[in-house]
Amino acid sequence: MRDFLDEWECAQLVALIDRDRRPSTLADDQGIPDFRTSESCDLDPADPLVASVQQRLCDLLAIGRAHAEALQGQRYAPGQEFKPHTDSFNPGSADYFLHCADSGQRSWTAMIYLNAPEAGGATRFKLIGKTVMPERGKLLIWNNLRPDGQPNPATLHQGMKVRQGTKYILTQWYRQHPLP
Ligand SMILES: O=C(O)CCC(=O)C(=O)O
Ligand SMILES: [Fe+2]
Repeated sequence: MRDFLDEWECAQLVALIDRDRRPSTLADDQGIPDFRTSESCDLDPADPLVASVQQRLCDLLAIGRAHAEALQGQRYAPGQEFKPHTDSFNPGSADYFLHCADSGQRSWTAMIYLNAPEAGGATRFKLIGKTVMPERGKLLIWNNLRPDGQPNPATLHQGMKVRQGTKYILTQWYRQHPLP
């Protein structure tokens, strides 16, 4: 969906990310080096713009606010990337129960591009042959789960290396059940 956020909103959110960014972490580390080399931050849910974006996404997806994790900002400099992964937690991983015991799996992902880098930085779903180009304000949503609640391996995706310029995105992950 194009123009989910306007130019002013994108600029404000980029400034918030630049203020708070730190090296990105992984919720479900599989031990692959340089897996997510970007910087990120959790945005303050008390910030009026952050709260408004989260509410508009919940309204669009018809998902309750309690299912939404913190809205995350992410910044990629040239050469930075997020290697192929699924946003759902791997049922075989060491931390699976830690992450999923209370609120279940990650269900939907809503991702918003806050700008378009000069080169690179597309989001690629390699198993279904789809590549999405960053465009300022564009929203991309997908369901990480099959109808039976199991992870859908076809959602495997990556944030490809930025080649020139800087890429800024927001990521909103939802859970099957309300968060505490
Ligand atoms: O940067 C991208 O295009 C993808 C980001 C991503 O996969 C995520 O935040 O889960
Ligand atoms: Fe992802």
